[in-house]
Amino acid sequence: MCEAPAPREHASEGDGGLAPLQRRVRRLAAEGSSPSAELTRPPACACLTAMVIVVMGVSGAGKTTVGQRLAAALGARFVDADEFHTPANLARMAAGVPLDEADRAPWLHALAAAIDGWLQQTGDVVLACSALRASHRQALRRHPSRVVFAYLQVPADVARDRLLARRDHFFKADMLGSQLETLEPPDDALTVDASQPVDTIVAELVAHLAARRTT
Ligand SMILES: Nc1ncnc2c1ncn2[C@@H]1O[C@H](COP(=O)(O)OP(=O)(O)OP(=O)(O)O)[C@@H](O)[C@H]1O
Ligand SMILES: O=C(O)[C@H](O)[C@@H](O)[C@H](O)[C@H](O)CO
Repeated sequence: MCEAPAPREHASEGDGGLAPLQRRVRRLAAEGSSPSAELTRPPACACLTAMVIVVMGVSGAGKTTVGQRLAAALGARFVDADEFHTPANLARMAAGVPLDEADRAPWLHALAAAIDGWLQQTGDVVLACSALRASHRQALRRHPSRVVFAYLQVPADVARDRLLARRDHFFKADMLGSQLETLEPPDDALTVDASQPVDTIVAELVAHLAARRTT
């Protein structure tokens, strides 16, 4: 049986959501561990059917919100890819500097290693991860059919309004432009209109995934 995910630390008032993530990443580094090592557990059994569902899209698309709800609906574990960023990357984004491809390389590497581990387990994982470029998705597609991308397609103005209204998160609305410039929309992902209510999005994704499993 798979272990339940470690609860995500909650942001305290006014810290922009960055401090808990930074603390967690630093603690793991001091212990000689890494987020990927912590989140990757040994194989539970030989029946390797676990799926990794990557909920992707620009900031404000709703990856975390939808991902958590989708994981609950599927009885899967939820993981936020932000936990795999280096402290330097988190600090950069918190200072309003978008990541470049060199910044993303170690992050994608750690995520790919974690996905390899999850694919050796029995339980499904829902990963909230921007995965903006085709090359990012290629790095994460560690199995041709058991890694599935669910693209939350959202109009820029909807994402911007959500980010402006969001409190206590290190990633601010003024970086949405760079996300939109970086985005290479996938043509092979389950795609949903992310401007819909969360319940509707989750129901659509559950139906898509169920149909996929039976075909
Ligand atoms: N379908 C939705 N309808 C209305 N509000 C939503 C919806 N999805 C997300 N939100 C709200 O929009 C804000 C951004 O959502 P969320 O943090 O899940 O986005 P994200 O894609 O994970 O962003 P980031 O990449 O910056 O972490 C949150 O305040 C959330 O409550
Ligand atoms: O590829 C990237 O630029 C990053 O992953 C960002 O997307 C942030 O981490 C995320 O949006 C904040 O949660």
